[in-house]
Amino acid sequence: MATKIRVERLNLYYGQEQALKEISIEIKANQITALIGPSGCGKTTFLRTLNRMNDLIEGVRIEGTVLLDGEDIYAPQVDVVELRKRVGMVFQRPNPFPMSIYDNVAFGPRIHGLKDKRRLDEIVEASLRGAALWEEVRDRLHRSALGLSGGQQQRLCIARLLAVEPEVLLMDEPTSALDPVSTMKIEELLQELKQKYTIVIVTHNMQQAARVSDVTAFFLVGELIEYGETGTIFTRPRDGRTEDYITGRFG
Ligand SMILES: Nc1ncnc2c1ncn2[C@@H]1O[C@H](COP(=O)(O)OP(=O)(O)OP(=O)(O)O)[C@@H](O)[C@H]1O
Repeated sequence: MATKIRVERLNLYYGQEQALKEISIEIKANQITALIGPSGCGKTTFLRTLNRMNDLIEGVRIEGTVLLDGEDIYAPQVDVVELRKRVGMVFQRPNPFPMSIYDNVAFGPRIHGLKDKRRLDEIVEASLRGAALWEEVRDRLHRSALGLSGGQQQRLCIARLLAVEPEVLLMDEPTSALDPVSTMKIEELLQELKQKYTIVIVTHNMQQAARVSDVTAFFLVGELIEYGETGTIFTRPRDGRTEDYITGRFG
């Protein structure tokens, strides 16, 4: 598998507090990488360094490199809007815009200047199909997205991302607000999406990490303790702290 993202000796500080310490990791294309670890260990912070979402927070300082297809995303000439199109994000709580299902998905392409109705129709359908939502909403595309269930709303948010043709999908606990059936649908969807995209997912749920991911990375107080093939991390971790965490001794 090709390396999609290479992180080298990444440090991140919120003011005086160091939240990430010397993180180095390679994230492979067309794989699902799960980030696990106890609350406050830096999973979300790390995820957000991959598309420069932390730039929006005052007082954040970042050292080290993050290479996307070999190019430094923190280089001065990088267009952050373009970067966030290539590396999109899904949040813990589904956050559809208060507009129709169709307009939610067409939003990104329209922002990027697309006006052609037929082309927009095609993109909306393909994106909703890609997010396994088309069959459920094809008859109510022009109704409010806020009328969908939580699980449908989360798949709509995924469709909204797919519409701008990203390469990497960052997901911050995307199922934590969902019921078990909706969670299962998203997990199945992830297996399809990884054929085309590189996926990095933060999850509190270790069964979920074990079920869906190819690679698991274990974080503890700002450090990446170890990462590797998910089966190995869950059965033969190298570090005692990983073992303590996955066997439920803390966290
Ligand atoms: N905007 C912020 N300003 C200051 N400190 C922050 C900020 N966001 C996070 N932190 C701190 O950085 C550390 C890592 O937080 P982060 O949210 O990345 O952890 P996490 O592993 O994702 O936690 P959780 O699983 O609870 O979401 C914590 O000590 C947190 O208090």
